[in-house]
Amino acid sequence: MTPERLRPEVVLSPAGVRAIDARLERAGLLDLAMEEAGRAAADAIQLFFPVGQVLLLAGSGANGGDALVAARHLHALGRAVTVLALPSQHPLTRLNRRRLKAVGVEVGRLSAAPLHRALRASQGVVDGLLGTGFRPPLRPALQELVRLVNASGQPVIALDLPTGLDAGSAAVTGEPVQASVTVTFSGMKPALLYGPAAHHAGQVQLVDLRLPPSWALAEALATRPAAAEVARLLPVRFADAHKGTAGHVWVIGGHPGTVGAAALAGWAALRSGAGLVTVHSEAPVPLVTPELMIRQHVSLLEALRDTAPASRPQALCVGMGLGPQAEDTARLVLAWQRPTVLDADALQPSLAGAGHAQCIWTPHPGEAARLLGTDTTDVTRDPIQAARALQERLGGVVILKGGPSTIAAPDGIRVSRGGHPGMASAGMGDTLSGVLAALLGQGLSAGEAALAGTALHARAGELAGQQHGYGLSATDVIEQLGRAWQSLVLADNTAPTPKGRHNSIEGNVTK
Ligand SMILES: NC(=O)C1=CN([C@@H]2O[C@H](COP(=O)(O)OP(=O)(O)OC[C@H]3O[C@@H](n4cnc5c(N)ncnc54)[C@H](O)[C@@H]3O)[C@@H](O)[C@H]2O)[C@H](O)CC1
Repeated sequence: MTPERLRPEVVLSPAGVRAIDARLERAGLLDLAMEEAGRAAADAIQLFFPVGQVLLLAGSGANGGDALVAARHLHALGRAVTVLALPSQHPLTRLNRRRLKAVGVEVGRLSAAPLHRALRASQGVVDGLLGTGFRPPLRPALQELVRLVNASGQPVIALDLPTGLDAGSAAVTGEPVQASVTVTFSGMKPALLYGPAAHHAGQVQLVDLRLPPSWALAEALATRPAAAEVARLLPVRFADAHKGTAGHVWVIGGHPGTVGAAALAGWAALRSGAGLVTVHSEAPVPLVTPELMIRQHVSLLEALRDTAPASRPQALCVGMGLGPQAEDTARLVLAWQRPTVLDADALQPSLAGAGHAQCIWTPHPGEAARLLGTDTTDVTRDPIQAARALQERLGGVVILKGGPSTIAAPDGIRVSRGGHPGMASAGMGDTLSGVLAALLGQGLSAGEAALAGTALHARAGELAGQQHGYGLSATDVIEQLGRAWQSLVLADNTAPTPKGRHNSIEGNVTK
């Protein structure tokens, strides 16, 4: 295991990076941090641009300093480098400019004409113009340089983040650098995780500078758990497990025209290990798999009101295609204080405050905007803040769905990993609800189920995506849930398997 895997990956705002830099400065370590960042950047450049002339562009701040350090390491490795820089303002950037000169590398003045010439003579560009110190909008002189870089068609490696992206925001103003690779330092930045900003970053490589882990954690907006961390949350069964111990899930959804939503949730719950699944609806829900139990009611609300506490299930999911009675239904089952997933039509602003510790709300950005009384662009500009606001308003745990999903729980925010762009299709949310309810029914807390469920769903999407590409459907994802579970478990090579238990939902074998 690499040392990085022992600590959670953090997501940092520009203010968080400034706070870390201030601590590094006080400890006399900022110079070493820049050296480490620049050296890691040089290693990445060697990997991605193994041959040819490299053009390094250095801005006036510490981001420019990283580029100058990288140039020195590349020169030491025998690479041909051209370095163009703006006047250095940061003391360490000035220092590294002197160090570069001292080893015989000339630094040219960066402006449009020399950039134009240098772009024609090089095979790859390193963008060290602006990092977390950027305040939008880009000043016109710098915007012109960025346009020249983009128009050159040269592959670009951005240091920390592409110039012109505001590290803390998913929104884009002006024309940022279009990178093919971004090497980012200390932690991920929201702009590298969420679109449309993230579309400019290309492949992102995180370099954990060797800081005390508590420094980065103290400033983290969110953490991003590794697949192995999530795998440890998946339920593990004893060999004598039976359907009664694997949880009974109720799916409450379906309305004429949208009955498939409830069926998908039920099927996904079965494929995620639920022992029994019953779909309750007033509409005729299709029996997509014979193991599903379907209960059609004349009045759903009356049937639920008449359910004695002893007959209530281990977990519920409510709202998928449920239609106009979703709000009353959700209110009724929330009062049961059972583990509950609320999705789609059950995501009503009037339910604010009705949540409890065992419930999970699963809005997409449009639903999140409605719940918050704002518009979708506000949500997508800052999904971490939106998820936090939703959790405070609704209670329980919130999964703000997207690529990536953002999970807000009372103990903090997590950003999920993985998934596939083909998952942007109908029924994926219903599928996730079923997965989550199954995990709740198998005894996971709301926070655990949210983390493990989003990971399982995302991994199943990746596997289905390998087969179906953008044409993948929710049923393809459901069919991959078993393999996804196995692949998550395999990712966790540190987990002990207790005697008499097995960490697979396939079979029932004593190890
Ligand atoms: N702990 C770490 O992660 C470390 C990161 N490092 C690198 O440091 C930069 C942040 O450096 P900073 O000096 O704070 O800011 P920048 O270099 O990004 O930019 C400052 C520079 O930019 C000018 N500027 C700001 N806004 C605009 C604008 N709209 N148009 C034009 N110019 C603008 C401003 O005037 C300043 O001159 C981080 O990204 C990492 O790359 C450290 O090297 C090590 C520790």
